[in-house]
Amino acid sequence: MTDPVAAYKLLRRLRNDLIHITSKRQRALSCRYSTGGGNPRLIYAPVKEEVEWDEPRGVSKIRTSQSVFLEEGNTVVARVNQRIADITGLSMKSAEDLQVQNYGIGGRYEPHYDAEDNENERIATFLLYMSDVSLLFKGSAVFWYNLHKNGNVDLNTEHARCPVLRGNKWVANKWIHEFGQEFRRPCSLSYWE
Ligand SMILES: O=C(O)CCC(=O)C(=O)O
Ligand SMILES: [Fe+2]
Repeated sequence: MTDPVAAYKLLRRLRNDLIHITSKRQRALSCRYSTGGGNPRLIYAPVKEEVEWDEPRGVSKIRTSQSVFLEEGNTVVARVNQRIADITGLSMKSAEDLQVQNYGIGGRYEPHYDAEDNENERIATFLLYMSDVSLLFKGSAVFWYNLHKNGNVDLNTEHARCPVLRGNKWVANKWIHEFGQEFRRPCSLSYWE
């Protein structure tokens, strides 16, 4: 596992942000083992969770990767989807199929939001790394909510993939949608959350 504070500082520096980590923020950058609130499938093999970023932030959609959507009929794909459901606690019923992406040299994805003004919006993104990519290792994954609980797009979720300079990179992403999450991630009427 990477040191979350070091990773945070590096990411901030890459974005030319001022590095200002308060002790409260530092405590939020924690590392833990999670059983997803006692999910039987995760009790024997808890998931390592690392909070690396406390305020996600990041508009055109230009991507130079080759990609394919994998349908759930395949047992391996079904297992991966089940695992994502277990880890996130979200329903995969309205999610898009698992998408595998391969970026070659120069392959990139310009800054964008995953939420694209859909009626059934992409509430969250689960990104699996199938090769080592800078701070993230093969087998790890990143998860974030694209929407606030009040349904507004979290403008801090803008993100990009920097061009690949060496080797090539494999990832898979699961775009999870709002429908079916009503009781799993209840909405809020607050302007602030
Ligand atoms: O490949 C990446 O790191 C980014 C992919 C991405 O932004 C996406 O699939 O929505
Ligand atoms: Fe994205």
